[in-house]
Parts: sequence; structure tokens; C-alpha cells
Amino acid sequence: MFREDIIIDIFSGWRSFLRKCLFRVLRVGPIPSHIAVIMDGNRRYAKKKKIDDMTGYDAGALALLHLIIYCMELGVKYVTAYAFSIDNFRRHPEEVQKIMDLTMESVMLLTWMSKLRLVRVHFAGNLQLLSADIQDAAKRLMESTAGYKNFVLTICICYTCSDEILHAVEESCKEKWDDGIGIMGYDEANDYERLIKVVDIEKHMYMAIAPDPDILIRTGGEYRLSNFLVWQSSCCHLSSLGTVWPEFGVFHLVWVVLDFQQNYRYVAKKKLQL
Ligand SMILES: CC(C)=CCC/C(C)=C/CC/C(C)=C/COP(=O)(O)OP(=O)(O)O
Repeated sequence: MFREDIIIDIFSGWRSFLRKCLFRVLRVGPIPSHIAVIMDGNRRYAKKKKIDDMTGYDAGALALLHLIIYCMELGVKYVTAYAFSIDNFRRHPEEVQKIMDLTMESVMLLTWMSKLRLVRVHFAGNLQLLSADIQDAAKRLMESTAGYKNFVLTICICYTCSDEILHAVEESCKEKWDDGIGIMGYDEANDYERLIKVVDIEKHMYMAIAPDPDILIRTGGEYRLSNFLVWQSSCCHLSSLGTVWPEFGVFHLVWVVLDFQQNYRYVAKKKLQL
């Protein structure tokens, strides 16, 4: 479903010109560095449009592609999308296969886009749960784009934040063990001391590649985090939109950024007080 001409089309034409004018105005205020999205409502969109659920996911993937390009134009440096949670393996096998197919297609499209040397692509999650061909293609894409600094796209796949924390704790313990240090220690006063620190855990998180999100958008009218970036979102601006994900467009993005700008000073002050 992804074609290269779709990208060329989004970048050109009068719509692109109007969008750039709108973004220029928006840039008068603070621009978020990192936007994360929970793309909810693809099947509801399909029902509404009387199309099959799989075509709803195609429309969702296209909406994500649009968001990536809008964010690049706006000056947002990091975009993170929740494509597939570990819990989603419990869905109908056809649906699971559809999202895996879309992942493979996106890897191919992003490999084509990587010729532009603009986007660093990162897959965050328990990648061992993916099939061998997707794992290989994803790893190759991550390696080949590792040096690009302009824009970082993270696709969270086979991801839950609890799994991410478990993984980071395991890696931190292994590191201490390899260094010959036990997990708990006692100082001279016999006070309990933690040898695994928050910085150790953060270093081993799948999301260590990006700063914490400034905005977390959830579409589909839900107000839950669904195990997405729970560790990273203590200070981020949460935005729940009633619109279903495939209908998310440039005006929704503008609205969310304006809302973020309105609350910016308050959130920045809160961050300093932490
Ligand atoms: C790059 C890449 C792999 C893109 C993936 C495409 C995509 C849109 C994935 C969304 C995955 C998902 C389970 C969304 C929840 O919506 P839902 O359909 O469960 O929503 P609903 O049932 O509440 O309507």
C-alpha cells in the first residue's frame, strides 16, 4: 500500500505551501522536541467507512506517514508511535499478520527514504518476538540510519513499558554482575545503599535513544496509557482526541501543539521543581 509517489505528493503542491505557512506561525511559540502517539481507532474508522478492518489499518499507517512528514516540517525532532503492544498478540491472527505486514512495508519504505539521509529509524520493544525476516530488515535499517541526526522515528513494536523496565533491570543487574559488583551493598555506617540507580535503568531502556516525550497524543477518545511510555511520561503534556487515528490530520496536530504552547510555562516550571 505504501508507494514512493505518496511521499513526493505530501511534500509538494499548494497544500504543502499552506501547511508551511501555518507552521511558520506556530514556530513563534515553543515547539515540542518529542511527540509520541497511541494510534487508536483504526477498526472504528473501518466500521464507520464500511470497509474491512485491514483497510482501516492501511489508512492508519498512511496517517502515521503524514504525521512524520508534518513533524519534520514543523521542526519536531523525535516522533514515537505505538504500533503493536505485546498484548496485541492476543488479537485475531489475521490482524496480527496485517500489522506485521505493514511493519515490513514500512521498513521497505523507510529504507527507500533513508537515501535522503534524513531519518534515523529505531524499533523499540522486544524484537525477538518478531519473525526472523522482520527482525533482520529492522536491524539492517536501524544500523544503516544510525548516523542520521536530523530526525528520529521510533516505532514501538512488541512493546509494553513493563517489559521495557524488566529488560532494563535485567541488563543493569547483568552489567553489575559482570563488573563483579553485587546488586545490594552496605556503606560503612551499615546504611542500605542501592547499587542499581535510576540512571542505570534509563541507560538500558529501549527508549534510551530519545528524550522523554513533550506531548503524548492518544486518539479514539480514550484516556489510558495502555502500558506505553509510562516511565517516560511523568512530565509530558497528555492529549486525548475524540477523532479516530486514520482521520488525524494537520489541523489536529496544530491544535495539540497550540494546547501544548498554552501550558508550556506551567509544565516547564513543574519540571524544574522535580
Ligand atoms: C509502521 C506501522 C507498523 C504502522 C502500523 C499501523 C497502525 C495504525 C497500527 C495501529 C495498531 C493498533 C493495534 C492500534 C489500535 O487501534 P484499533 O484498531 O485497535 O482501534 P479500535 O478497535 O479501538 O477502533
